[in-house]
This record gives sequence, C-alpha cells and structure tokens, in this order.
Amino acid sequence: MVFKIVPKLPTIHLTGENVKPASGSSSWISTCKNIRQALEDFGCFVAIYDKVPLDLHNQVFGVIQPMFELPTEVKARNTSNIPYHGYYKPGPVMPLLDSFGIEDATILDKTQSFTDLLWPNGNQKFCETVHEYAKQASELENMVTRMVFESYGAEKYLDSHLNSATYLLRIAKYRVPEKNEGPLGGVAHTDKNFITVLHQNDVDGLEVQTKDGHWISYEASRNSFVVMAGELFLAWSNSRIHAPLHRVIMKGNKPRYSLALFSRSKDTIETPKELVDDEHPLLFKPFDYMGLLKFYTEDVSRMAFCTIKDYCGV
Ligand SMILES: O=C(O)CCC(=O)C(=O)O
Ligand SMILES: [Fe+2]
Repeated sequence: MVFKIVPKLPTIHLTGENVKPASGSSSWISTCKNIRQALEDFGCFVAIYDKVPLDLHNQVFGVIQPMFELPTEVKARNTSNIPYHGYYKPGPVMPLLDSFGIEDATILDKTQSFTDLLWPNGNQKFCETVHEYAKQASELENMVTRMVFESYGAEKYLDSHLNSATYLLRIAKYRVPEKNEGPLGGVAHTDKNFITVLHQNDVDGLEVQTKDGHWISYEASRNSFVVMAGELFLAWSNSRIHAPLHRVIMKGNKPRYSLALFSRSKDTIETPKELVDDEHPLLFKPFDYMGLLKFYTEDVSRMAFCTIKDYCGV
C-alpha cells in the first residue's frame, strides 16, 4: 500500500516556559530558533497560543458576523486614503469575499471611530471586543518579532522597530459558493507587510504554498493562529525569511470568518548589518511600506507575487 504523506505547517507552542524570556531557559532559546527556522523554511507557522481566552474567541466571532449583514451603503462608509485598506465588496475576481479594514485597530479611539461609522447609535460590545482582540493579536505579533530579532542577534533594533509599528485589522467573511461557482475565496498572493497574524472560525480554507510548489491546507483550532511573514520581513532579513504565497479555497457548507492583523512600519526599514556578510551580501536598499504599496498598486499584476526585489533590490 502506498501512503501519501500530506505535509503540514510547522506548529509551535507559544505557551508556558517557551515564552518566558526572564527564565533564560533553554525552552525560550529553542522556541526562538524554531520560529526562525519555520519562517525561513515555510514563511509561516501555526502558533498554539493560550493568551486569547476562549471567551474572547467566541465573542469576537459573535460581534463581527452581524457587520456583514449591514446594507452595502453602510459598509461602504469604511473608506481609507490608502488603497485596499477599507471595505472591499465581493467582486468578479473574488465573489465570495466581503471584508473590512480597521486601520490602527489596536488604538481604542480608532476602533471607536470605525464603530461609530457603521453604527451611529453605538455598538460598544463590538468596539471593545474587536479592540481587545487586536491588542492580543498584536502582543502575539510583538513576541514573535522579538524572538526572531533575538535569534538573529538583532535585538538592539527591536524597540525602535516596535515603536514604529502600526496595525491594520482586516475582518473577512467568505460565503459558501453557489452550485455554479468555484470555491476560490481569496486569490494567491504574498502579504506586503511585516508579520500577519491570522485567526479564523471553524471553517477551513487557508492554503499556503511550500517553496517547492505544494499547497498545504491549514487546519484551524480555537487556540491556533497562523503567523506569516510578509515581504517587509523578507527584505529586513536580507532574504533569509520567506514570504509565502497563500490563498483561500472554501471548504464546507458554512461561511468562513477570519481576522488578519497586519503589522507594518511608519518608518524606513533597513536590513540590520548583523544580517549582512560575505555569504549574504546586502540585497535591499532601505525601503518603506508606503513605497512598496505605491509600487504594486501602480501595476496590479505585481500584487500576486513577491515584488519587493523589483521595488528596492540593490
Ligand atoms: O482569510 C484568510 O485566512 C487569509 C486572508 C489573507 O491572506 C489576507 O487578507 O491577506
Ligand atoms: Fe494574505
């Protein structure tokens, strides 16, 4: 009998001793190493993380669902000066996807303004729950960033990096395809930001491409998060870290809901000199998120694939 080996995304437990730097324990050091290895090999990993309580998980998926039932003209109030950062209605390329973007969702006032736009009579539960979720997800992002910086001996850049970080929260619904429709929920792309933290309900669909071209399906659980590197992280690491292609293929007969927290940087980013040597000559000039965004929105064909080399390669 021939068994087909189905590859899985690496899973890393970000719990207990593994995430206690003060203990100086070997668990912390080996967790840092495992994260770095997973990001270099796959560009992502599944984090098992228990700091987002089950209550918050249930509440956040509870408060976001009614948002998708609002009239289209109300949803369209979620605009942004930055391309692709506001409301995104289902369209010809991705008819199943409906999504909102909350810029700076980790800042309560910003989540409040978003809430006031959609619910002029108030929706405090939505505002507090989504803000709390964004904060928790950003803490996970900060910890992973710290662990990777330490693993590369680049910890002296961590504080200024985290101080210049901003976060976009994208909240998405993928409806069940009709009989005459295909299952494509989200087209294959690489993320353009630093790190993305993805969390979803119990309807799977996310697939990540390996370096050798195989698609791996992610099987979600309530306490799991996909931590994924984007093109900014690839360039920061002088191409050590991989930014994987990923897509959403709908499975099952219930809608899929997901929350994606994208970290970016307000400032210019430079590859630390610790990551440059004879074996790894510098590959990128200093770059910034808005520059990369402008570069790929000038030509939509650049959106799907990794274009950071074309934007700021030396
Ligand atoms: O819904 C998901 O799990 C993936 C979303 C995604 O890849 C994105 O918004 O960039
Ligand atoms: Fe993505």
